Amino acid sequence: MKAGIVGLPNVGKSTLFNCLSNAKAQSANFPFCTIEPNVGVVNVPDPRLKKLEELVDPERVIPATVEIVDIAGLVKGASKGEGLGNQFLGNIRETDAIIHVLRCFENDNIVHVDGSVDPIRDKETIDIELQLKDLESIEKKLDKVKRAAKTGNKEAQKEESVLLKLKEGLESGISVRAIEVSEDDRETYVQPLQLITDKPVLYVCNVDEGSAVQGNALVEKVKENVANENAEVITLAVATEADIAELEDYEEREMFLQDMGLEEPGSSVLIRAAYKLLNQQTYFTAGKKEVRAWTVNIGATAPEAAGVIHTDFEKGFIRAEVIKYQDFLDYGSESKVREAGKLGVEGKNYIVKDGDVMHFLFNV
Ligand SMILES: Nc1ncnc2c1ncn2[C@@H]1O[C@H](COP(=O)(O)OP(=O)(O)OP(=O)(O)O)[C@@H](O)[C@H]1O
Repeated sequence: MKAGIVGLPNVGKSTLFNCLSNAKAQSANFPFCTIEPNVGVVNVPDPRLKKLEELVDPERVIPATVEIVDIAGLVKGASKGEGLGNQFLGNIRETDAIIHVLRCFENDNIVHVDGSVDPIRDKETIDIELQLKDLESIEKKLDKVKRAAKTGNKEAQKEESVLLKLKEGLESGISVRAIEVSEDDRETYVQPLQLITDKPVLYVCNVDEGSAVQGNALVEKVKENVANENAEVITLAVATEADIAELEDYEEREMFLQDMGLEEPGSSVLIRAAYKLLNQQTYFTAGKKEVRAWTVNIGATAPEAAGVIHTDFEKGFIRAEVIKYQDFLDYGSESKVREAGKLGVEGKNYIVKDGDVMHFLFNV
């Protein structure tokens, strides 16, 4: 699963990517410095892992991860191939969710491609390019479907009506995710198209250091503007976060954060939000050898969860022993949970819950 960072040139994407990932992207006060898309794998910060570590005292701890892709500056006209438009849009198509960075900081030394700081205009510029690209995909599809619909094919006629609805919405500037389509139609006709504006989105308002906690007037504008999108908005002082991420010393970092009035780095908040955006949840395995967080889709069954570890676990699944995270904490160990009769024995229809501590029994 991966999330792509998008935004206009020079709004702070590479700086954000840098502080999220160990893979260093280039960052400079110059539009188009990110030519190749950069991919980084980021640990998902989870305080529950620390607690489990304290209780189990394992040899190693392995957190869940999310893949982040830094997608270089989209510009006006990208859908028509401006800048490196088409290449960027292709990269976005391969992601599962979008992190949209909006410049909400004033700084005369940092060039804005459109001459002034205006996150609402910037958002629209990007949205329009993405919508135009989707429109292109829909028109291509419509061409084919129309022909079949004309022959009286009922299925094709239904598909045509859904596609026309999407086309109409996009033409009036609405992203696919916000166009009303029934759950069934969405699954049958919309999802296979992998449209860019159908991907879940998270907005990151990039602010100056002083606005990291309270935000500023530009952030308020963004929040107002996206209120009907059901999307999360996060305020982050990206440049400061990058400085903090570079500090080697843990205590120094903590002090820096305290000075800013933050309890934890904003990047941690962002990674968790991205993880949630990807419709993911975590279950744990906790043994002496390792305590580990595993990622599964929300709604996954026990065998599917087992399959994340190894396909054999899924194929030969017999049952799962499940301990609620809170029970593990309250009783302090697997054996105590077992003694207390709190260990659940679950079959293949069990739906995994976030935070379950699981042990799978299987034969191969
Ligand atoms: N919150 C902020 N306050 C002040 N300066 C910032 C902030 N965030 C980023 N910058 C600065 O803005 C400049 C552009 O940032 P960056 O290179 O990350 O942009 P970008 O969106 O990746 O651009 P491109 O798409 O052209 O690669 C850098 O000099 C960076 O340090």
